[in-house]
Amino acid sequence: MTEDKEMPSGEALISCRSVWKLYGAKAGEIVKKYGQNINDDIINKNGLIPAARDVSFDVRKGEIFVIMGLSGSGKSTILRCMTGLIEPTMGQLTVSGKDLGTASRQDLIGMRRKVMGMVFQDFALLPHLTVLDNVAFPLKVQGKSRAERHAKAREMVELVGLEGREAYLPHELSGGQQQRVGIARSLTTEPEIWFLDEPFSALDPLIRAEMQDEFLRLQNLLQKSIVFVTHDFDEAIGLADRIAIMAGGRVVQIGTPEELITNPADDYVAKFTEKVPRSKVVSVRTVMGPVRAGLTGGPVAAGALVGDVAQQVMAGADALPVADPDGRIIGAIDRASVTAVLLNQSAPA
Ligand SMILES: Nc1ncnc2c1ncn2[C@@H]1O[C@H](COP(=O)(O)OP(=O)(O)OP(=O)(O)O)[C@@H](O)[C@H]1O
Repeated sequence: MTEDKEMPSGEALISCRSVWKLYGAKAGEIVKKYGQNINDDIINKNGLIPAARDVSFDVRKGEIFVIMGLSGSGKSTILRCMTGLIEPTMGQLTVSGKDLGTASRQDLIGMRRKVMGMVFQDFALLPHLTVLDNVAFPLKVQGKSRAERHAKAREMVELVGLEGREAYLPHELSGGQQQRVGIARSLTTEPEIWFLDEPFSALDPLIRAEMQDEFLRLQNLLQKSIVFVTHDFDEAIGLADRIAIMAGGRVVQIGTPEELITNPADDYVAKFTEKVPRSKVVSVRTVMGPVRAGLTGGPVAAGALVGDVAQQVMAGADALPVADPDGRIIGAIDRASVTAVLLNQSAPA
């Protein structure tokens, strides 16, 4: 995230309301009988598998919304419901103004081709096509001319830093490069919403970190609305504007990385957050004190991370002024609060 980035707070581009996905022979019959009054008892007695249970959230325009949870927690199920690949058993999903429950199959296919871009863990490249033709493929499906799709594909190949490799086949590329192709391909149609399902999980840690930086660079440039699925909490806090934590098909908590870490909803969430260095997620705004007389130096940005300004505060006077995005002085940050964050203690009340 960029320093002092303001949270997108506006319009919901995706709205997920009380979405359930139940597997099992009797799922349809049980849902007809009980509707939203279904409970664990009924689910267990009838041998149903609750892949998603009463999931509700909004994804806002321009945000990176990360769905995080352990294996089997329901992340892919919800993602597939949002992309219309599977149908929820109950609940309502609206994507870019369209109710997926009433959309025709043709509508859904059209949305996946034009409104949504998708990146998968296994890259899903076509092995016999060159980099350029892989990237151009969604435009071929849209019926665009060869000249038009190649021009756009070249632009995308350059965007992800693969110029010079247009004629390579997928097997001639490293894993990281293959995923760059996957990313370029998902962007050729200029989708409104970008879905990424564990896109970096198959990569080794160094390449993975590089790809995460690359992803943020692209997002700064393109400002997409993004749904990103991962089982890695560190990845989630590094990328997300907001995170939904899932367990057993339920959303346990939704919040900014800072909210989850400073105020976990339960022990399950706390367990993920306990090893995260607070200085990488706690903002100056959270730990600053009131404006006081005699402040000199700085100012530091209220939205900056404590870790990024620690050196400046430690080297300065006892306290530095804190400014909001308009440059107004709204508080002061002192060495004691910075030290507390660096030592991973809770923020002073
Ligand atoms: N077609 C299916 N039939 C029966 N059960 C299913 C089906 N698809 C998913 N499930 C079950 O639903 C639960 C959630 O699965 P889902 O794939 O959404 O989890 P996930 O969080 O994406 O896991 P992973 O990180 O391993 O991909 C799991 O218990 C899974 O076994």
